[in-house]
Amino acid sequence: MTQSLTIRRPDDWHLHLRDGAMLKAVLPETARHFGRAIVMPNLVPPVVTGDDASAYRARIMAALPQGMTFEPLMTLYLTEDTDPEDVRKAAESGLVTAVKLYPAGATTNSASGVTDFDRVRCVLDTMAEIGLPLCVHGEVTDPEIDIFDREAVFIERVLDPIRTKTPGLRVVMEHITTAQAADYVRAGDADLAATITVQHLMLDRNDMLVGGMRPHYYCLPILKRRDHRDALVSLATSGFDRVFLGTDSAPHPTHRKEAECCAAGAFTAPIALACIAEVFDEQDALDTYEAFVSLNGPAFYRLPVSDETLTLTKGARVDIPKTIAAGGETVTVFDPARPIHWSVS
Ligand SMILES: NC(=O)N[C@@H](CC(=O)O)C(=O)O
Ligand SMILES: [Zn+2]
Ligand SMILES: [Zn+2]
Repeated sequence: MTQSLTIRRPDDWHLHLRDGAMLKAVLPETARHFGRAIVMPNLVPPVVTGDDASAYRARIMAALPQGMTFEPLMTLYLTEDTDPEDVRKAAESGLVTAVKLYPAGATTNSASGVTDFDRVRCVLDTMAEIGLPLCVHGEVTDPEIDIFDREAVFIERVLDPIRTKTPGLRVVMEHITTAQAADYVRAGDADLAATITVQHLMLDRNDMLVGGMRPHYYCLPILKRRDHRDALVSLATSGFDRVFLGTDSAPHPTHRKEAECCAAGAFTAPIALACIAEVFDEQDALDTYEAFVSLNGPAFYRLPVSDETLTLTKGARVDIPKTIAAGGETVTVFDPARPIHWSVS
């Protein structure tokens, strides 16, 4: 029996597009389905100023294939030298939609991130004043803290104090992975939201580590135990309005993943919407799918929902490409580790 689902065109509220040949290769995979995406600024060197964002936006638009429509929502990479007035100008002109906070050393290309949170206080105050959201990679980098605890400890030691010291700051907890984060966002006020990725809704750490180590499942924050995944699935499918899809699709060349020291990130863009439909279908929660992928994000970011629609259909098991080509290299596509029956028509 075929089943179909027509929804407002979705957006991706956390996406890595990279640059150059990689940008050219991965952009169509997102633009084919998603109308807009929050584009992460962790290039090398990072997108720090309004001028950087404007130049990067132009490169993205130049890489967009003819006939595709897509709006990149630009972000600035917060550093201890960020100028609050540059942020204000970039936000007020509509050039940027958010600022991204990486604790220094927390993840891929985060070396220029923040070490001393008091040094960015003026920027955060300005953002609170103008209502510009802060997207947060929420993990502490303290070597004493176990990698599986880094998100929960961040909430307690860093995020909650920041929110208390800067009332009115609008915060998106990016790619949440724990029951603690799910509880924290639920308990928060209208200024707090969270994104969840495809892999954190589908997999737990056993999928990555049992029976051999699977580098394509290595991403940050790292996959957690099954009960955390269950907490995320229940939050995402509940219809709760301050949680939405941020795929965190993060392409790396296959040889950088299948390496002695594997780069963090999973490339999910080509199959993200199908995978999320499968998860919601398994939970008998297709009635809340549109809210998660198309409605809650625009509501939090105070943007209109799309006036286009997209239809997904359920049928026989779909074939998922193993890789896509990027310049002279390949990027391995996320393997959902179960049959997928949904596809975008
Ligand atoms: N999620 C990841 O594991 N990697 C991201 C960075 C990030 O979002 O933390 C990347 O840029 O590759
Ligand atoms: Zn991150
Ligand atoms: Zn990311």
